[in-house]
Amino acid sequence: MEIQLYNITKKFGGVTANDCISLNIRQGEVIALLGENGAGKSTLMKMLFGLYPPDDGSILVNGRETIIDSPQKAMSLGIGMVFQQFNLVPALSVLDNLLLAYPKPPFWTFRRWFGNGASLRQVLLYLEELAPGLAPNTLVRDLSVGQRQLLELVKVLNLDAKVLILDEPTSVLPPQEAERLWGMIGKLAEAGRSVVLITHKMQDVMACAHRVVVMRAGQMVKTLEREECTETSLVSLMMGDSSDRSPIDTDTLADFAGKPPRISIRNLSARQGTQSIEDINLDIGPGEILGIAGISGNGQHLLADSLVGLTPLIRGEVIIDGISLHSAGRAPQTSDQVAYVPEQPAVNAVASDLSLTTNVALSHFRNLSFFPDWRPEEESTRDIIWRYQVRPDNPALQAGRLSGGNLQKLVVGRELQGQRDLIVAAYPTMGLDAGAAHDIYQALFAKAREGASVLWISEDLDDLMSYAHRIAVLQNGRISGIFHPQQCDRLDIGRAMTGEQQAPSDFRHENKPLESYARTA
Ligand SMILES: Nc1ncnc2c1ncn2[C@@H]1O[C@H](COP(=O)(O)OP(=O)(O)OP(=O)(O)O)[C@@H](O)[C@H]1O
Repeated sequence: MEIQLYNITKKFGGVTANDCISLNIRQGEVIALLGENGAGKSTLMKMLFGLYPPDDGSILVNGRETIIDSPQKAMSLGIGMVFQQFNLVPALSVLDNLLLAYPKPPFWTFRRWFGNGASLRQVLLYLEELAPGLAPNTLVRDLSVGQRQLLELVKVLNLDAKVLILDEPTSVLPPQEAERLWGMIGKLAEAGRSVVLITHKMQDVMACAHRVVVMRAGQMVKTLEREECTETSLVSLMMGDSSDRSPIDTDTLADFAGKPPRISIRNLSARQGTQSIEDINLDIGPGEILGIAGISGNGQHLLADSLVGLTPLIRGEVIIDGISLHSAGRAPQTSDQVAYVPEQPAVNAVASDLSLTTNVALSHFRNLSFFPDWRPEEESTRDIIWRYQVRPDNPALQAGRLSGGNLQKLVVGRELQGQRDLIVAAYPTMGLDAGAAHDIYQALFAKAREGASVLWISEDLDDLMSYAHRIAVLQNGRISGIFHPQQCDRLDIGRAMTGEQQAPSDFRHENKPLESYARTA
């Protein structure tokens, strides 16, 4: 199947999301669609999937001009899309969600009464390949973000799409799962399917793309064969002049030698569905960035939620500056001292129908008066917009109208505002282009220099090794190792992630003086 997008233009109010874009998608080809946040990648693909009509231009399917006015129409043509936001029913099992994805056969066919013809084996075929070991009767609410992402992909693969559009499919996948996905993409292309991969990750490009298309500010700036690409050339094509950012200031790291820990996590245990965390003991110094590594689904989400008071504790306590913030047996509570950037902020951290200003004000809504003065709120929203380069830069815009990356920047900006003692950041740079990720790291370090303790959950081991002071590995709900990045390599951490390495014996109570953690510059 061949697709030609010809002179496609799409505007949202004053924003030109796509400006006269032409692109051929050939059979058996993997195209990586690159561009900074808000460049217009998702909009272009959403038009191909029938979610938006183009304002101008046409789409040709196998040489014939075709109006794709709904996702149903797109799917009937063999075009499938996996979005950044998931479309799953959490209370149903993996298998139920897969079955729900099959379109209902029309009323005049016998298939309506005798099932859609797919055998259980067929329904589970791709699931077994992409997520071996994931039981089909597991409830979706108990899946990690990475597993949910794979499930979304399996739903589309099951529908036998000839052209697959994947929006940031590896942003939440740990390295092993990303590799498995690259392998699958390669196989799909060999079998004649086409894949458009919207991504910010150069590893994705190098691992499986045949051709790279770079967009910037709604325009297509370059198309390259993969062999012609280098990481530097792609970054400068994506970012234009704004690729010149000052290096991340890691030199002036807070010195926590001799100081008591700011955050003490004692014997923390909690449970949610089938997920649990057991006996977590960690101290985080003032100014320290403690990375949490682990394969997704090993308790990261629960750890973050229980630290910020969204989940009751079964055992244990969280102490900030010697004062108990949460403990078992007490109703969980949130605190202004604690900032939280949850995974999937579009679902977990914003009200998408409300304006950017209202969403920023939500972080301190308890302190707002009955008739709030919106001027200072708008002022601080403008400050976040300017600092993190959120686009479009309109505080009155509904948050749901921001691109995924720009929404992420807004949430990080909101959470890092003002005085914070503990910052819990789950995948804060997920879905961000290199420039925006750089700005977020810069902001986290600035907060650490002010004395905040940062617990940073990430699946990007390279980033953790580059920026965290220490890395704790979460495996099966327990800490399986704590590492100083200068004194270990990726393999040590990998072993702890898979449970090959046992926790050191002095591990249960990490009450060592903090100087033993100090980074050796
Ligand atoms: N439904 C919408 N209403 C208003 N503006 C929109 C809408 N969807 C997208 N936009 C705007 O169009 C521009 C392009 O957004 P798009 O989501 O296509 O970017 P993107 O390149 O996919 O970004 P990201 O990498 O952050 O996901 C952005 O400025 C965005 O705010």
